[in-house]
Amino acid sequence: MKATQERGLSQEDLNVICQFIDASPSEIEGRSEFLFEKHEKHSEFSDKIESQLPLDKTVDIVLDSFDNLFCRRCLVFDCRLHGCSQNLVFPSEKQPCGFELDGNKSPCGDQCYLRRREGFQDIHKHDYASSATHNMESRSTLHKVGTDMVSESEDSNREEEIIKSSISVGTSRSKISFESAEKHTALPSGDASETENVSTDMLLRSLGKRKVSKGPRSSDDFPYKKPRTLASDIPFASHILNNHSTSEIGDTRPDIREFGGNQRDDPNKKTSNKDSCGGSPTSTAEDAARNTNKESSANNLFSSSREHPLSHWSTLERDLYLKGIEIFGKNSCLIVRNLLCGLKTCMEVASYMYNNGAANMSKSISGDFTETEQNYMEQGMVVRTKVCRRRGRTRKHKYPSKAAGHPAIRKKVGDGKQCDRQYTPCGCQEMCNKNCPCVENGTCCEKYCGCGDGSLGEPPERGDGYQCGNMKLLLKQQQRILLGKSDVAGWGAFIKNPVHKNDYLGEYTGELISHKEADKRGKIYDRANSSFLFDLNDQFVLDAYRKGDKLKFANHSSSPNCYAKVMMVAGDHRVGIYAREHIEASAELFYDYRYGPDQAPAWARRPEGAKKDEASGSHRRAHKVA
Ligand SMILES: C[S@@+](CC[C@H](N)C(=O)[O-])C[C@H]1O[C@@H](n2cnc3c(N)ncnc32)[C@H](O)[C@@H]1O
Repeated sequence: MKATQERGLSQEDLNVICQFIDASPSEIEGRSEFLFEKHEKHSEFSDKIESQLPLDKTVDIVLDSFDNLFCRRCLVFDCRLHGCSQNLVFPSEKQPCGFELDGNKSPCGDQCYLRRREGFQDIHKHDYASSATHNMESRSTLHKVGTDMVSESEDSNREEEIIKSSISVGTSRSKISFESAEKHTALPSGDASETENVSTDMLLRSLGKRKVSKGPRSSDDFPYKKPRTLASDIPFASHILNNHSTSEIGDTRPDIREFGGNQRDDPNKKTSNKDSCGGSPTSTAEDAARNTNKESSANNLFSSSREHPLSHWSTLERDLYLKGIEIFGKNSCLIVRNLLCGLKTCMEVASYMYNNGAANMSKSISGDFTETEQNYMEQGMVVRTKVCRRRGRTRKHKYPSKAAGHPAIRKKVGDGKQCDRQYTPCGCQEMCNKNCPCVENGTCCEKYCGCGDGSLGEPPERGDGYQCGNMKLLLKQQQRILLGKSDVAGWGAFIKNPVHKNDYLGEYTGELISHKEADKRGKIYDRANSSFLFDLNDQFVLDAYRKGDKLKFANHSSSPNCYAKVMMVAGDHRVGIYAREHIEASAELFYDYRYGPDQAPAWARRPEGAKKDEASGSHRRAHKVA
């Protein structure tokens, strides 16, 4: 049995199709076979990929970091030019609310949805022109129309010139606009159907390549005999048999049903079109009308594509599609190029997006999804959150002080829970001693501690070797730090002069970012195996990747010669690096990054059985190489 028959396409069906398509039954049969075969290959391919994926990983997990690694400037992954310095976008921010038809884009290929839109634009312009003629007296309207038309005629925005240019340019497009405008004026304003017929005829004539039958243009009738061109992107038999008023298969140009047809469906549409161009009192109202117009046009654009049901998309394809939406927004060209290449065409994705995905998504991210898709999204979100938590290592510093601050940003940690952790000077009336709550809490005691006189002057030595680290941090009394090749990993930080135990060496500075942001950046840094994230507290993380001092190059050691301490300094939380012991000049500086147990990379893991605070000073000290 032939494949066509296996799929329920009988000889009778072929004969019926022949009546509408300029092809013989055998040609249609041949083409059907080809399409069925191709479709099967697609399914096999997707199934194959699906079975290759590790069972415990969803596409979402696999692709999780891809959105961060995708360069939005060069539109490639792992861009060497911009690397990590990308603006990171969160999924919720990535999804624009409306279906956007980007006017400046050029089609990504033969099967790009924009090919379909090219025709759509003609109609769109034509609509405006028509309305313009109706409302010749409305200057504001014509100005608006002019804007649209001038974009094509490159003329001024004066209405007379606009109209003239649309006549004199003489391209099929501008001609159509003008001719149809004339027809519109001649017609009684309420005769929408007649107007549509005229407009549609004009359009079809302007396209010039389509045979148009002279039959009635009711949606129940086949309006024309179609050319023989068939394409593969629309389910074949069902499409033809179920949608009698459909356009030719695979023809990317608009057809009557797409544009005119819907207008018939919605008798108010013309009025609203007219309104949008008819001198609404405020630009906001005009914009709104235009947007509505745009949306409904987009609706029209893909209304004939409801023939892409969910079942034609494999789970993998759907996963990839959803991931694509997350990464690229509603850009079918990019989604196909990067994620669905060879699986779906741009047109299919655009159609699916509008009919099944994006239209729903624009109403509500989760609210109006089909149950399956909503489940998927919810599941995806949970998975994503988990992944974020797992990845993006940051150093854990379990210091008592629990807020963050950064001198460059000077962000006060005054919001939320952290409020009560803000600096409140101790109640010491004279000199503070070791029992001062400031010393105990690691908060700044610049006011009364024995280190200073309250005027932020030089903190005097107390004679017992104790120095107020807070004060030094505040006064930026840091040691000379040198940058050199580390004996351990890449670059390292080295001390120029010898220092004593507990000496303040300098500050770890960087961008103050949220944990959410740090999770995203962390994924990228982990890939490069180089992270400058410093986990300050529950709220903030310091990222020294782009901004920071030389101390950011200090490497990790589980038996270090330094330690890091978060201090509250005049209401800001800052990280000081202190000597853990006496350090000789030119020694490389190390401190314990204090990764969480499940977060530590291999090089930061303690050997099993090693004590937590192993012999300080027993580690190999790398010295600066001249
Ligand atoms: C803050 S940077 C330190 C500077 C780094 N060496 C460089 O050249 O940029 C931290 C990164 O250095 C590397 N690193 C730090 N300590 C290390 C160690 N003990 N062993 C191996 N790599 C280390 C890791 O790649 C880590 O992500």
